[in-house]
Amino acid sequence: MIRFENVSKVYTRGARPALEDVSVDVQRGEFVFLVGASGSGKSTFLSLVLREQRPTRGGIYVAGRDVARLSAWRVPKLRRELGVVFQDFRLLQNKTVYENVAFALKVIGKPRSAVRDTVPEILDLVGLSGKEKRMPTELSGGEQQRAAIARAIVNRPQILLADEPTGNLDPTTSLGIMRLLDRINSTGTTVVMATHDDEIVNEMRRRVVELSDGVVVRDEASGVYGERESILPEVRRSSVLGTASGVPRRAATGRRKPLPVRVPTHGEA
Ligand SMILES: Nc1ncnc2c1ncn2[C@@H]1O[C@H](COP(=O)(O)OP(=O)(O)OP(=O)(O)O)[C@@H](O)[C@H]1O
Repeated sequence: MIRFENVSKVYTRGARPALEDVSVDVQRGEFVFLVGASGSGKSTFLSLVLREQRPTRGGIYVAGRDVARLSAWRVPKLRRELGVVFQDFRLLQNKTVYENVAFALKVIGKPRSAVRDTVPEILDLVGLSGKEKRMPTELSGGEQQRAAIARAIVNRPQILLADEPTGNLDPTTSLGIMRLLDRINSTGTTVVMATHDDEIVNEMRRRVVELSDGVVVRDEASGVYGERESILPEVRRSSVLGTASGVPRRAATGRRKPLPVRVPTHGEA
């Protein structure tokens, strides 16, 4: 679904490459965490998928398209296959929740009847039924992210890219957002999520691709955030998805307050 073949990206000639000889193959339906220190190249990776940037070297294939060579007029079509969510939500502040989501359909020319049918369905899916008329400022951070996710998926993209989607949210709210992304993934959408959230990565146990100074230093099928396998042996993916292993989050390191084992329903975040 997304293939990088020996991709390098140099923004400024003479500077260290933001990505160097990166080869990654993401299959349809996978959920992949992109981790690494600040400046390691995660956002660059996502912006290359979106064709906001072109690679300096190498091949990039997204949803069957050769993105590095794609002509400019074909880029909008590529982007219809991609939903994107960001740390800072990026909702249109002068539009209601409903209008924010509807806008994504209107700009691609969907008929009014399709908008009327689809928007309530998607708002229900993300747990925002009843909040259609709220303005973004009248929503909690978690609700704003749910609205942003609704907008990103209303078009039924094949791929959802998420750049630090829980970066502005507290741990409990983040968990609700991760349950939602997991549900979207389980319907077949490929998800690639750049994150610094070690708790979430450790508990989800999905594929982890780690970048360091633009180089892939780790690619594990069911990985953790860092090399801490030995101190988190008991944490299993089930705990984040609500089947409750009974293990408090972060029990081993105690850096953040443990989360309640009960996972909030989608309306609570
Ligand atoms: N538009 C740009 N022009 C020049 N250099 C850039 C540009 N965007 C990113 N870089 C550089 O490329 C490198 C990788 O940055 P990138 O934003 O991809 O990292 P990141 O892992 O997403 O970081 P963060 O976690 O802080 O968001 C950094 O050294 C950064 O300074």
